[in-house]
Amino acid sequence: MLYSTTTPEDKRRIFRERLASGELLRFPGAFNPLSARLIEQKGFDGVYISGAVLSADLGLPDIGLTTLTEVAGRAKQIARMTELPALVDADTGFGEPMNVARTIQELEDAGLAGMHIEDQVNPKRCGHLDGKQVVDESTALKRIRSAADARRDDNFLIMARTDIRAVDGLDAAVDRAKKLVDAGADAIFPEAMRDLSEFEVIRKAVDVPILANMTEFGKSELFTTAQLADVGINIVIWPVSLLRIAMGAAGRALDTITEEGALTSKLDEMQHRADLYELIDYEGYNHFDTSVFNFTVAR
Ligand SMILES: C[C@](O)(C(=O)O)[C@H](CC(=O)O)C(=O)O
Ligand SMILES: [Mg+2]
Repeated sequence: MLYSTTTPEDKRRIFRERLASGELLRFPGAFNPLSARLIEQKGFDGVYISGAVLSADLGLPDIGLTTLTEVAGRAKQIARMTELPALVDADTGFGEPMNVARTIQELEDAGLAGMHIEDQVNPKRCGHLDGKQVVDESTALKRIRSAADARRDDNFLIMARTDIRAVDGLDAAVDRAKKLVDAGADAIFPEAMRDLSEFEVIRKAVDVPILANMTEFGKSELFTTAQLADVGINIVIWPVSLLRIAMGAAGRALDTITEEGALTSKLDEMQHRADLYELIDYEGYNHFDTSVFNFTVAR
């Protein structure tokens, strides 16, 4: 009922403990607060909040148009709906190192368990597109240093994403990952790795947790959780997948209305009213007023 009862501090602490165990944590991307609840109900370890989803949701391309206020606001709405830790995509940090510092404090206040900042230039683009550019080493490290300095809860996870693999190659990615860790990154997100062996190279290079991005229609092959666990990955995200599935289904449903004049043939594919009410704990609101949930929903 209402919002999560686990405090942000507890979510961060539990997230850190689970990361320290070395197991692979599965973080599907929530495209709204309700889908975060579904991710929790289905037994996942955490919720990812994608910049690509956040901008697509507003009808915008993922090129750094969203503001810190928009990202922190939406991330808060999602994070508070689940007991799970939520990891948010902070793109390039929303400005200079001092802006990055403010970004961290806003995201802490929004109840996130952690975030990642990348080393792309502005305007940025999806890490799986051609033609990316990255900032120089000194700028990349400054972003991470100011992020680490700004946090007030040591358990708030500062993850550094590097996009340099696609620009300067794997050796450059190894070098940058090591330096980002030295600058204070708690975890590394090596973007657009081409195969498992590339993940293994990064795994060997750094001691901190590593994230694998299993976004579809990109540069990386889609590996299974077993394959990723085998090479020592600690967090896997499917950042845009649930939005892609939902939008695909929505498009097909609209065609069905046009073709069949009704959605009767789609009922089996829909989340049932009863399941929705269970997910939002409608019945729980009887705690306040016993007449709130005094009906039954036939399945
Ligand atoms: C992970 C990512 O940063 C995101 O915003 O979700 C994107 C995902 C995508 O566009 O497919 C990325 O740059 O990989
Ligand atoms: Mg992104």
